[in-house]
Amino acid sequence: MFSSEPVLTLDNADIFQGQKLVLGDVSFQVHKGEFVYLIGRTGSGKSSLLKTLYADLWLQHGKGQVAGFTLNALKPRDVPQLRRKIGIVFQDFQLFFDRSVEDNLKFVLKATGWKDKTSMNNRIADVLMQVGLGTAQKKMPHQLSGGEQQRVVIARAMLNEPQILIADEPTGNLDPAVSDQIMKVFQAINNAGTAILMATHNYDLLHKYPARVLRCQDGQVIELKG
Ligand SMILES: Nc1ncnc2c1ncn2[C@@H]1O[C@H](COP(=O)(O)OP(=O)(O)OP(=O)(O)O)[C@@H](O)[C@H]1O
Repeated sequence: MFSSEPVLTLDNADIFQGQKLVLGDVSFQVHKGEFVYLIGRTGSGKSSLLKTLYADLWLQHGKGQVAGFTLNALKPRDVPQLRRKIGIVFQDFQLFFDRSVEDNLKFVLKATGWKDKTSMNNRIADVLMQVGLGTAQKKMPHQLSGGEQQRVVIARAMLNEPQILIADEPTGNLDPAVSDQIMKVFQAINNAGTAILMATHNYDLLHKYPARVLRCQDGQVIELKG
């Protein structure tokens, strides 16, 4: 089980897109090592909520804490540090297609302050192993399947050992067998202690890999009782 330490707390938070209130009075916590699904219809506010957590949208009303950062008091200069403490995985892979897997990962390490070559190589080997791609280091993204590319994206999100992984429709473009592989990778990461908050439309996954569920509905976030 997970410890009682929250890695994410929202307290009466209002989530806006521009002037539009998307979700009002949102309060919930995610604890260290927890796995939480975020569900809801198209346009219900899942992506807006996740964007607020990694400061792509500012939290203007209410309080929020993520990985030790206070969202409601965040300065633009804090954003890169915040994003180092959370791993972010999107539906679109966003890998550099003109660079090898290794160079894609090295780019992020260098951008986040890593300098020592051996440490970087070791960390890259570790995260690729973690997602079951131990031999893909020198490959170019186009030589990998969609599922493998998504696993590289997950490996990239794990580089700086985030306390929480935030995933927005990570299996959205993938067929069921490949989605299963991705879920197994998430489960392994989660079992090793990283909290995961995952927005999905894929209700099959909820049945197959049961966990806590939050639903965006009618401008609110509701806890579904299991
Ligand atoms: N960049 C934007 N500017 C203005 N409004 C936006 C923007 N992005 C989303 N919205 C609006 O905010 C609301 C919530 O959208 P959001 O993308 O968060 O929903 P979602 O639940 O993630 O949907 P989906 O499942 O389709 O990804 C919608 O009404 C949408 O039209």
